[in-house]
Amino acid sequence: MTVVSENRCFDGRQLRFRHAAETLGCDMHCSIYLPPQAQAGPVPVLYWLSGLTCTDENFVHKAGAQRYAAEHGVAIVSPDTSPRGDNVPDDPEGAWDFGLGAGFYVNATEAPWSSHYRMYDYLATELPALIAAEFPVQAERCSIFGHSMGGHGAMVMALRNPGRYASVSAFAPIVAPARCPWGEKALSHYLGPDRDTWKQYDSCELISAGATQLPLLVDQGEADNFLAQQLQTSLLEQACSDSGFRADIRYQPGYDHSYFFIASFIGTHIAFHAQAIARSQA
Ligand SMILES: N[C@@H](CCC(=O)N[C@@H](CS)C(=O)NCC(=O)O)C(=O)O
Repeated sequence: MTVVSENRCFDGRQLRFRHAAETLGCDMHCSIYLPPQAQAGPVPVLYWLSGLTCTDENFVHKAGAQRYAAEHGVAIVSPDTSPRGDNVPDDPEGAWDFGLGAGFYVNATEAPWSSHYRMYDYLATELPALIAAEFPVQAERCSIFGHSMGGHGAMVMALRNPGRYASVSAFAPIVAPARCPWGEKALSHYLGPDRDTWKQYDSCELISAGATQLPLLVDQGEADNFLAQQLQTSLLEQACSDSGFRADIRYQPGYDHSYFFIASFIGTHIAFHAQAIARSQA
């Protein structure tokens, strides 16, 4: 692991590092914010998963999360959104909604994607082990959140790994990738045409199949251009009410899909996770 940049921020440290990711077969960048409390001892850790077109840096530069992470004494890890490098295949048309910057947090099974696009395993296993080994974090005290494709990724990680995360939250998540154009494009390429294999990566399907309850918070902007066709938050509301899964799903009038929306509510989400982590230890 090589640290490529370090900036003091709210008395903590914003770091960016590069490492050889075995799971993905390429070098990856990843960012981590360490709050001032990390100087005295290990701190809980939040994982943030970003959306389409993002690298690890969009969140670091635009969400304004460091102030709240410092306040609550939590680290925030923000990984990249896909494998990277000249050897990694991309959308043949160069579209931004598939391939590089659009790994959808799955383990691809179809050629040519399967050799590098293994973001699920990277996030479930390799990255947390690296973070635990290299940084002052309490690896077992963690939560996960994300935006859009990353909101989908965060919910899938939490729903498929009961007991692993104290809580999960999402901004404008893709709640049912098996039923929206972005998801159908990505899953058909990464996983092939058998839609049964898509269900393990669809939050609505996982909740309908009886996923274990954990605290879930969702914020969705009402002026989000992607709401009607891609995000379809109402499908999550339906799956939760049909299954008796408790979720706090909030619509925020006037907010769009951008990081201006995320920055407006990031403090609430970090407080939500800090409280859930504190409660889970009590
Ligand atoms: N207008 C965007 C569409 C994709 C988009 O809205 N991406 C969201 C996540 S789904 C994002 O976070 N973009 C990067 C940013 O706003 O910094 C583009 O073409 O780059």
